[in-house]
Amino acid sequence: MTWTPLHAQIHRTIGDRYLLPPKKRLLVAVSGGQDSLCLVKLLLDIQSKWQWLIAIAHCDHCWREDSHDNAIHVENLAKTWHTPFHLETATNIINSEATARNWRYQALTKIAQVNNYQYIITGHTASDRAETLLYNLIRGTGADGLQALTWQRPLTDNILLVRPLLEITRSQTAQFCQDFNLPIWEDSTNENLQYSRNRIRQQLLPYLQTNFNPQVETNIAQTAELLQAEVAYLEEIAHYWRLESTATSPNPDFQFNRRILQKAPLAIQRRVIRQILQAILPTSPNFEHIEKLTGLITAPNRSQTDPFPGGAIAVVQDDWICFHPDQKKD
Ligand SMILES: Nc1ncnc2c1ncn2[C@@H]1O[C@H](COP(=O)(O)OP(=O)(O)OP(=O)(O)O)[C@@H](O)[C@H]1O
Repeated sequence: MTWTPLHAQIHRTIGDRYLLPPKKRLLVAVSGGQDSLCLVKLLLDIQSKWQWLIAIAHCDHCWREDSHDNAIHVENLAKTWHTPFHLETATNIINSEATARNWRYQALTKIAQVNNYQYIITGHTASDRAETLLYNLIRGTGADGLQALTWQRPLTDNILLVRPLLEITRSQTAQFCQDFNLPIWEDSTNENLQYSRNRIRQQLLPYLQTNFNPQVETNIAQTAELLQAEVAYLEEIAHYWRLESTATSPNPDFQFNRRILQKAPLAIQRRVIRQILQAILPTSPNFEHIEKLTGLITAPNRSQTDPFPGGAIAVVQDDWICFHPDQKKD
């Protein structure tokens, strides 16, 4: 086996960041594209050092003419590498990137649950991170959207999604595949410029590289890394304030003390409010929802909001902000 600087880097990253413990069963999500091929080759090459048991999973979305051939291609690679292979094939029609992604994570989780894998590994790179940050920035987001792709994310209580390639760029994975003659399956939908993701990848980032900074991808990915630590810290502080504000509440899910929150900085107030709304609303709270409820922290007694999604309204009752589910404003 040839040991390259990329092998050394991934081995070090996994150790330094405690991403994957030794002796675990790992399920590597392989699309057949350059990133996940690079990922699985690197992990297979270092697996003996970590005593992992590695399997490959592929999800066939059935949304391209060559989807089935793509799945067989990955299956054949798994055979060549003497690695267990798991396939999930979509039965319902998948017609958008978001539906595809949701179904894929469900499919991977199901394979992991049935076959007892606690870790699902994907080939997201620093380039994906830069794209995600730009994509979210353009759509409008707080720091949480800009932290773009974390190293680890729980999918269930005992299954963790891990992304070990977040410091490696797409040009590095392409070079690696070329060096090792890995047969990349080209995804034709990546060429479709109707998707804003693809325009960011193929037009915006190259423009920024040529006209602003050749290192723009890595630099934006590093910004995401810095923000990730800051977001984690702020979320922890906000959690503490949320507990404080509900500590003496007769109904902690629906009633919290605004006098306590008045002492918190605005950034923390907004985060506490978002945490509260996330627990109450049927959909993710947006900017307006958070601002509306944050406004009640300093509003006069008996102020109230318009209904939130699901119909609940919030009312100020002296020191408290109380949620009344399914009620319309008078
Ligand atoms: N069909 C597939 N089967 C198995 N794994 C896949 C498949 N498609 C993508 N993946 C995994 O997901 C990683 C990211 O893929 P890609 O960037 O195409 O998806 P994405 O939709 O942008 O991802 P996400 O929304 O999860 O950030 C790949 O490196 C691979 O590990």
